[in-house]
Amino acid sequence: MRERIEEPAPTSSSAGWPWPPEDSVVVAVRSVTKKFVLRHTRSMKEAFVWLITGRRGDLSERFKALDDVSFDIRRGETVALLGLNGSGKSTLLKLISGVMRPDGGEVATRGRVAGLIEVGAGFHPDLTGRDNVFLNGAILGMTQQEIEDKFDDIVAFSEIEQFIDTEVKFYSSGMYLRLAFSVAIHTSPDIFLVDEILAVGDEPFQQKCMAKIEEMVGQGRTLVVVSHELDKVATLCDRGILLEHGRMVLDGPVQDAVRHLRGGH
Ligand SMILES: Nc1ncnc2c1ncn2[C@@H]1O[C@H](COP(=O)(O)OP(=O)(O)OP(=O)(O)O)[C@@H](O)[C@H]1O
Repeated sequence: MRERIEEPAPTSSSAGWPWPPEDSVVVAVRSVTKKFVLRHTRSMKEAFVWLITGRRGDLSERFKALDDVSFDIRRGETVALLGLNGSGKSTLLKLISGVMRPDGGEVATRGRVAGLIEVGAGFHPDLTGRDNVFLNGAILGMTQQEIEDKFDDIVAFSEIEQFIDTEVKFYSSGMYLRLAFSVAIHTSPDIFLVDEILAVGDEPFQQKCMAKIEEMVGQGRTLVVVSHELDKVATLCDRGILLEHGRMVLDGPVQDAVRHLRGGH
């Protein structure tokens, strides 16, 4: 969770945008760029020449996983981040969650953010499921008392009671997902982020998660989803943001984004 900015100082990267955003905006992504290093294998000779010529230039090449992406999400919106493999969806979701920072631009959120981004993220492998509920709950902004009050419900939703005192390094990816999803929903997030990882759950659990997500949407919470299951996201979300090679190429009704992605334009 992040109770992030209420009023960040305007920066050059947000110039031209009204800032801070109005109250109904719960996610603001403004001129965001994220670069990663492309790793190449260099020969000893290349490295030697680079060294003796005074380390001029860069041995590694950087590429933009996200390039000047801007949009606002309002309270209660259901948004799908769509795009082909490597288009930058998960990176964008990580920036919104706060586990990663942009190299340029601004990302701001209003309210409690929780969700499932990577299986096992926020869990300590050597601790038991029980200890991880407390650890993860605290990371997501719950008080000790809140976690104690919700502990039984968290475990019951995950259906892994039997293994709650087992170290999570022995969990299967589906078991991780069950516990992580259960903790996340019990934090009552204002903004719920879900990456593809629901896919590791078995079908009954996936259906239970979907029902829970729909219930949260019904309560007016904001949802941002990354998925390749286009039919599923088209049912769940109203709005689609389509990325191509890190650039936003469409922001509109989810059906339009899905059609575009499927090549229908
Ligand atoms: N930590 C990282 N270090 C280096 N490169 C990264 C890192 N994270 C992502 N990338 C690269 O950034 C690009 C975008 O990755 P990202 O995972 O955001 O794409 P995606 O749209 O979610 O893809 P997919 O649909 O395959 O999950 C890819 O080229 C990926 O290799």
